[in-house]
Amino acid sequence: MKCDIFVHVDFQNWNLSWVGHGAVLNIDGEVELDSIIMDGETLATGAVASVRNIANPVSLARAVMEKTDHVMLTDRGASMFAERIGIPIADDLVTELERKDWEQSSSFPVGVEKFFNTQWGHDTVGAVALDSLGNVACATSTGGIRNKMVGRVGDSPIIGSGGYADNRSGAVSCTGHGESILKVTLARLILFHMEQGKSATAAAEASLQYMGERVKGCGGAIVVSSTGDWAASFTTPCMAWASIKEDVLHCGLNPKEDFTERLK
Ligand SMILES: NC(=O)C[C@H](N)C(=O)O
Repeated sequence: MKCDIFVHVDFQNWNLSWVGHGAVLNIDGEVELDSIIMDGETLATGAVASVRNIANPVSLARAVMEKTDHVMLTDRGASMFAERIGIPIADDLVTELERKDWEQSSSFPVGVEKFFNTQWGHDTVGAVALDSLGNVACATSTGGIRNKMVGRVGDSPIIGSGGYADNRSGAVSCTGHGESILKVTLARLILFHMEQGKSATAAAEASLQYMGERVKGCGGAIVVSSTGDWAASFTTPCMAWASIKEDVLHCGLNPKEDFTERLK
């Protein structure tokens, strides 16, 4: 199957930091992960929020989509479900590196400042895809923002905020300040603009600008339309992203960067 895939990864130390192992810690020094996956053909969706002991929360989100009658499971219920279907329970997702960063960080607002107004943001991985039949899908996974309150759920697992996919328009995965993204339902807002005729880039830029003006939030999004138009846009200082379309790889980190390589 021919497939276009776009990925954003808004962290920088690829081998040091990840969404499960090495995710940012909450105020009590624990990992709590949020994740969503959505199928644009049927609007089937699975999400998990505040899960503590699952190394790959997006696999659990997918199981929620495929094996339950629900859209989202949280915390203890999500862990019980994981155990029941044989998804491995991880003992400890806290890394030494993240523990040190957490010890030196003082509060959630400082975390927000450091994540989204400097080059040190990390912790969210997202993907959107389009196949040759015009089916789109999205997935987003995150540890959130350092020093978040216990039980805080960000945008990532919330349908229409951290991600959305609909074959009638396209798929979006978002990153950035979760509380801002939630207030403007960023993923759905971007698709709304596309439904009104905007290109993927124009829709993402207009929506991110609106989020900046309306709630002073920074973020980024990767977008693919069901016709193959795509975008990677951000108002944070940087966002690592990559796309593959017709055997051409594009990637970038800083604003206006677009490195291109033919793969075959
Ligand atoms: N790095 C991120 O994208 C954080 C995520 N959006 C959250 O607020 O939970």
